[in-house]
Amino acid sequence: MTSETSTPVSGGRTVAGESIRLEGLVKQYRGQPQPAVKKLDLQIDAGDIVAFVGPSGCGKTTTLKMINRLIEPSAGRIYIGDRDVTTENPDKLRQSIGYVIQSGGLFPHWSVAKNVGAIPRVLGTDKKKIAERTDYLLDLVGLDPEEYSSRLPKDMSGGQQQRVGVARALAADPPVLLMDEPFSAVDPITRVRLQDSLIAIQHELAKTIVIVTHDFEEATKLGDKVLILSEGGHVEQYAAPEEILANPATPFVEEFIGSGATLAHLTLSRVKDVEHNAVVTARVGEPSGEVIGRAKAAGQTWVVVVDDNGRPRSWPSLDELQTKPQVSDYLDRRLPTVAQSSTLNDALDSMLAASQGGTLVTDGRGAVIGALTVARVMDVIRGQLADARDDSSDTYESHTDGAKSS
Ligand SMILES: Nc1ncnc2c1ncn2[C@@H]1O[C@H](COP(=O)(O)OP(=O)(O)OP(=O)(O)O)[C@@H](O)[C@H]1O
Repeated sequence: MTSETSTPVSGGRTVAGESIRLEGLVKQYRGQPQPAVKKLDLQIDAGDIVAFVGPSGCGKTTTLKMINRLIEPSAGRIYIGDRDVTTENPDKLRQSIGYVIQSGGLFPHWSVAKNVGAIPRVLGTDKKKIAERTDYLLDLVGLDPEEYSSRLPKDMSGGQQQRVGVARALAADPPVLLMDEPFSAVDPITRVRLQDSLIAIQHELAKTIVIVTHDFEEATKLGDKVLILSEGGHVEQYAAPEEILANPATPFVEEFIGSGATLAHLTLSRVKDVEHNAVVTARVGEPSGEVIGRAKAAGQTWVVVVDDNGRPRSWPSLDELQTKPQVSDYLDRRLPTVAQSSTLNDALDSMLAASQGGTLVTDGRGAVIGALTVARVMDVIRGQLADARDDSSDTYESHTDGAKSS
């Protein structure tokens, strides 16, 4: 079970996910005057992340829960791949669809490993395979299996519990993952890390992921496509984030994304698009003199101490290193880090939260690959604002041209 089931698709990418098709989907709750979802048609391509956004009560969660039939549709059909699952046994259906909810939804008296292995156990998978799969998934979501397998959820942070929730949802290797406001109950910095983990996981597994969020910025960051709904599950726009920002389809969308649409473009700029500074790394126990020599040769005034997996633990200055004969084992819990998939906004947030003028950049598994300074980010933002101003004056000119010719 450690290998992923996968179907090659066009474009050279191997996708393990399956498409989702909703046809004429309706939900009329009993006793309600209007249907919560009036008649929804939607095609979600295999391997995409699609984010549902819209004002409270527009039918996001109802729609999501109809996909795994936690809520039964009043009318319409649901297809996963070519399978019509509208009348399939709902328990069987839910075993093939991962589901993550806001607060993790872990069984509190079960260890992490027991929580992650819950569905494979029901499916009769053998113990050794479950253990291997659990280790693989914990590592994938950024938790060291040795440290966390036997922990109880109450002895973990909200963000860590949510990582276990994602590992559990992936345990039976489902082609589809549904997530209902999965990151809304954690602090902003943890949320950014969880979002980046999800992007890295998706990069590795290529599932089809549907995520409900009330945060448009989160939707644009995570979604290959964003579905903007208004009351009654009405589709206002379903498109790539760039397209929504550039061409809001309706006045509703324009109002929903707000007047900060130009600034919202900044949330589309990723750390990976900006050149990083190189860093010098050191291991715990290395002679400080050697590390200092290496750093000086590279023109650095500080180094990053990393663990065996290259994940950063601290970033002492050369002066600090000088005080001990060997590099000491200290874990700086406030170390600012961002992933390559993080937005420039995320990068600024992480620097501000740590009161630092820079942040470390990590790869999909959390290993440090460079550093980004506030000056570099500000340069990029300044450039983008200047471009945006040029664009808006172009638009203004074309409007006035149009007025002259009419
Ligand atoms: N079990 C229910 N019985 C009756 N009405 C319901 C039920 N669940 C939801 N509704 C109603 O259906 C509509 C859509 O609700 P839904 O929870 O899908 O919206 P949402 O967009 O996810 O909202 P939020 O962002 O607030 O979570 C709302 O008017 C809600 O009051």
